[in-house]
Amino acid sequence: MDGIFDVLKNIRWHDLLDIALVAFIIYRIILLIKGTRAVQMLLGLAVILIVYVASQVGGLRTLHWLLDNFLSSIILVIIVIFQHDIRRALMHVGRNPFFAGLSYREETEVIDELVKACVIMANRRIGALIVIERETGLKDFLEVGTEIDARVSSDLLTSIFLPYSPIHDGAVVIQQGRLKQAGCFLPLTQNPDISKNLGTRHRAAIGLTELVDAVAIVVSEETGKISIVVGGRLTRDLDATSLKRVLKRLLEPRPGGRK
Ligand SMILES: Nc1ncnc2c1ncn2[C@@H]1O[C@H](COP(=O)(O)OP(=O)(O)OP(=O)(O)O)[C@@H](O)[C@H]1O
Repeated sequence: MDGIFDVLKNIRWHDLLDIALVAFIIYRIILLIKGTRAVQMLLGLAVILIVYVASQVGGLRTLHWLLDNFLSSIILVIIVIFQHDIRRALMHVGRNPFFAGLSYREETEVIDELVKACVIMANRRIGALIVIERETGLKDFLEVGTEIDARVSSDLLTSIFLPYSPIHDGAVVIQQGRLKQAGCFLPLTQNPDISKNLGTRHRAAIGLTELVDAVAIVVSEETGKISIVVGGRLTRDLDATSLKRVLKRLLEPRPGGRK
């Protein structure tokens, strides 16, 4: 007990700051990887650590030597395993908010037009993939199709995705509230756990959002269902009301905000 009091007595304010910073970093890391495959990998590493300690206690020298060598390069292993998550975290530094420079009315209009377009396309069984950039720039992750730079309107979105439109294949990209590109090809997910029933349109939406914080909306040509994908997670079968609610939450329009 005295030992604890001695330690507490000798704590300086730098130590408290140190502990608070480390706690904050750990908290942010947990938030970042929560619900992703990184959690399973972290559990795998924890099991290896337990076996390592057990091998030392149990005197299993060869196993201990093997794990000792593996764990001595653990920093490299962590960087390789979590490269996507680390990249995502670092890219948050370069902020590029979706609605920068738009008034609240304009923000709401963009969401209304998106929802209207998705409902029209869903009813007509027109397949669509719409990517909305948030803080992380998408330049490095897409194969650019056709530059557009137009106001987001349901008519324009619907006509882009009509099957005979020359740019209906691929994704439309919305940046800072404007429709910037169409016909973009996105990286497909490599996640083996994704349902076999999901085709490449859905896989592209999942693949891109695993790498960046963008929001992807998918309208299925086959089923007419609307899905939203964020952080590699797909929420299916949204109606107009729930799509609008989710988009508002993810894109955060603020009443009485800018302008
Ligand atoms: N890498 C990609 N990036 C962007 N769009 C893609 C990509 N791969 C395929 N697509 C789009 O998906 C369309 C094919 O969709 P597919 O039927 O394979 O997927 P799906 O997920 O089953 O969608 P749906 O339910 O609409 O049929 C292509 O015509 C193309 O427009």
